Amino acid sequence: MSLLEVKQLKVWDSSTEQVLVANSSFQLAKGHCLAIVGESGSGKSLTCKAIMRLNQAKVQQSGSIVLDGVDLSLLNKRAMRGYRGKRICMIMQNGMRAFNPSRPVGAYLGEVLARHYDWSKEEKLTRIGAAMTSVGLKDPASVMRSYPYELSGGMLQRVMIALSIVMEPDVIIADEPTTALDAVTQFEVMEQLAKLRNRLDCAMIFVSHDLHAVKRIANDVLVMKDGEIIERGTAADFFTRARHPYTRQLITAKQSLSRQFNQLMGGASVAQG
Ligand SMILES: Nc1ncnc2c1ncn2[C@@H]1O[C@H](COP(=O)(O)OP(=O)(O)OP(=O)(O)O)[C@@H](O)[C@H]1O
Repeated sequence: MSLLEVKQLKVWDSSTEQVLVANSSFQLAKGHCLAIVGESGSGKSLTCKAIMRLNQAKVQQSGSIVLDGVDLSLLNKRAMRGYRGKRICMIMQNGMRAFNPSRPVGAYLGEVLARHYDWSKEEKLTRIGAAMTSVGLKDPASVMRSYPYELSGGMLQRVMIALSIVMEPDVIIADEPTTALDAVTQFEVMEQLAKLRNRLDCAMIFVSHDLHAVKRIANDVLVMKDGEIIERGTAADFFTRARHPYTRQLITAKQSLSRQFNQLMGGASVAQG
């Protein structure tokens, strides 16, 4: 049975009436990871933000978003805040934008946790500190004292993953969580995301341009183009039996990039990813 069911989601810019996501329907089963891939501007982020109901006011949406039997699109703002962060967490592309720039990281995390739990300050610190250590942040106290601009992109992504560990959501939406990172940090953050899934057994929507990462973590894949879902299926089918020419082009482009990279690195073998 699906945990999250998005039905006939339409997203449009009310100032221009331009339709940005046409008519998306998809499901996410408990414990599964659904990857959303597609070129820039195809509507991946707007889809994720529509689920969280976090799009700007001028960006409107219709359709239903049913999480565990509750249609999130019918909730009032207060009730939605109870779901956001607790039942659905979002790990964003740019850690710097996800945090309040004028507050130390620890103060911001404390406020988020206070919205959902009545833990004492000590309990919050203990839980978030343990989660930070588990994702490889060696000095949680110093991280919590820091302002977002004092931490690297990789550290901020780890802080968001640590917050998800404490929140134990049903669904994690990771919107290009590694795009802004260097290759080594991308790898490390992907490892932490994979561990997070195993640890929480939560469902995940994983938006990425990185098809290696998709192969590593996703069970199912949706391909978006110009605001529409043009292909869907299991990850295995996506890599071996894609039907749409655009999907095949995405996969071929990735293989060709891998080949060029290997040649540049002087490797004789060709990674087909
Ligand atoms: N706030 C907004 N108002 C109007 N149009 C928007 C808004 N945000 C995004 N769009 C437009 O909607 C389309 C889809 O944007 P979206 O951010 O969902 O793309 P994306 O697939 O996530 O791209 P990327 O991979 O670059 O993040 C784009 O044409 C974009 O210009």
